[in-house]
Amino acid sequence: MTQDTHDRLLIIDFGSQVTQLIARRLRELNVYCEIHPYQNVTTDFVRKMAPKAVIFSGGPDSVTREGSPRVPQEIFDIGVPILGICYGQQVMMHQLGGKVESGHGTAEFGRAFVTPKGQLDILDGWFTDGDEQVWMSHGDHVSEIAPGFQVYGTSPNAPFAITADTSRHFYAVQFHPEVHHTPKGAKLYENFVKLAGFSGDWTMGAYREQMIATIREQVGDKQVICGLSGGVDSSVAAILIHEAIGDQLTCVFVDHGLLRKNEADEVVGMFRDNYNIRLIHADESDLFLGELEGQSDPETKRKIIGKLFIDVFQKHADTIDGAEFLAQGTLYPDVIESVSFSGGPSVTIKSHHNVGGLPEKMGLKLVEPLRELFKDEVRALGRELGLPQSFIGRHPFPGPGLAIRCPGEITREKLDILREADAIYIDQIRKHGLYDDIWQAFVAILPVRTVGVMGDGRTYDYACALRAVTSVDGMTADYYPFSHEFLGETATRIINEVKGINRCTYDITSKPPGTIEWE
Ligand SMILES: Nc1ncnc2c1ncn2[C@@H]1O[C@H](COP(=O)(O)OP(=O)(O)OP(=O)(O)O)[C@@H](O)[C@H]1O
Ligand SMILES: O=c1[nH]c(=O)c2[nH+]cn([C@@H]3O[C@H](COP(=O)(O)O)[C@@H](O)[C@H]3O)c2[nH]1
Ligand SMILES: NC(=O)CC[C@H](N)C(=O)O
Ligand SMILES: [Mg+2]
Repeated sequence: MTQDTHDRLLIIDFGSQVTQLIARRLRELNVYCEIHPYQNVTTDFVRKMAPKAVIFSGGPDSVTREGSPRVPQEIFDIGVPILGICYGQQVMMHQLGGKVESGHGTAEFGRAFVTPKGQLDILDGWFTDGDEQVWMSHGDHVSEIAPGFQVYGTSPNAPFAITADTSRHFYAVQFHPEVHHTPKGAKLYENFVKLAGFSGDWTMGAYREQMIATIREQVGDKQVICGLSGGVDSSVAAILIHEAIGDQLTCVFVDHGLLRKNEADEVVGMFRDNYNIRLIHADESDLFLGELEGQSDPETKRKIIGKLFIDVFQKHADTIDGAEFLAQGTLYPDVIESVSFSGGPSVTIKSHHNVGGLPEKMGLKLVEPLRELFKDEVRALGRELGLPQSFIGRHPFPGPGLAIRCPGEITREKLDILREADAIYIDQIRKHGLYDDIWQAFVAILPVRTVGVMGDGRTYDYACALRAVTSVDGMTADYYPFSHEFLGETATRIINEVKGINRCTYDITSKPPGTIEWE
């Protein structure tokens, strides 16, 4: 999807779990970049794309293994700056005449400290207070640097932690500058793109224009059904697609019986009041709750919901002449947690209903204009599109809804209890002015009854857990530090006002090791 008007950077993906973070760091610098799996990067491809700089990502393979991934040798002759990271460093050294070895006790995982060895342009702003913390994750190591290269930084287990051939503007580092735990990593990217001559011309405005063109090209004169939940992602997707193809769009809001209190009315009302887009309100709660009856395994529940969503979309598509496409507000974290990206090594954590939970065979083709964005970028795009703050500021709500906040078997009784408790919790958060400080907050009803005493009588009711987290992109999260007063007041309200709950706990697990949802 190469576009012509912006400076371009090519990221060659060797399958690292954090390749997308490289793109993120670059987008923060308003640099346009594209990630392409190494298999697709031929000399011809590079010539056509004409990138102004190239980055080689990390990856799980070992350069020492015969048949392991390589870059086309000609890439070193096109005369643009190249940055190699971890596997990317190793492949660069190997292909340019250096040596990489496995083993010998030189593995490093996690925090490491690099000591400088001389001045280097991409390290401008580094080492101001001595050694610099970086994040390492490697078993192999470079044992001999390629001709023309020099060492600019060492760590205890990586004598070649930072290497460069400044005359050709080739840089190769063993650590991962894209992750949070390399605190000066963003600065390294900034220096790199500056010396490569990027003007920082890539903005959400530019993304919007590019996506509109892409959607028009993909859809042609066909019709599109868009799964609209009222969440930030699908709202932004719908508005963007509407801008691209106008009347060829029909939104379908599915009430699967797993929504929060009053949600269906609010979403449909909010959308109809603000936008002139065709919207179908599909009440399918009997279908979903019927199929979920008796199911307690989280992945099974997710897959059932994913399939039913598609069945419902298909049913409505069948009533519209020329409806060939299904649009969804899928984001990059949905993808990375569900499936392995471009042949990479990422493990399936949970099958997000809109990606890993999709049925294998589908009649509709997907339109997913946000598939490579993170949540905060989608919010920025939403602002760019002029969406009201009431859409943009909403906490995320997962497609499977209350199903994954009701661990184990779902019953209508539990869902009703959960809806009431959740409404009180969110009301408390709003009343205390905390809604916008929190990334996401909800109640989970636990599959356990506990004994209580209320009004001198014995109770034997459900326990619930309150969850509230801070996060930037949903990939990592921390629990929100409520005051004890807030927690006490909220627990009292829930237990007093909701029949069926007699115990309330606060979940203080971060992500990782927990996930945000309970299933
Ligand atoms: N109730 C629903 N009706 C129709 N489509 C839905 C529904 N719930 C989810 N979807 C589809 O699945 C996609 C993924 O859901 P997800 O919850 O991640 O995104 P969202 O609801 O758009 O935004 P948010 O993350 O803010 O909740 C949505 O973008 C939408 O296309
Ligand atoms: O649309 C969705 N379909 C899903 O199947 C799904 N599972 C989790 N989530 C949301 O994703 C973010 C990260 O969630 P986890 O830490 O629980 O994986 C959080 O914001 C979750 O609410 C989902 N969203
Ligand atoms: N994170 C990486 O890129 C690892 C590179 C290579 N697989 C190693 O273990 O050294
Ligand atoms: Mg949602």
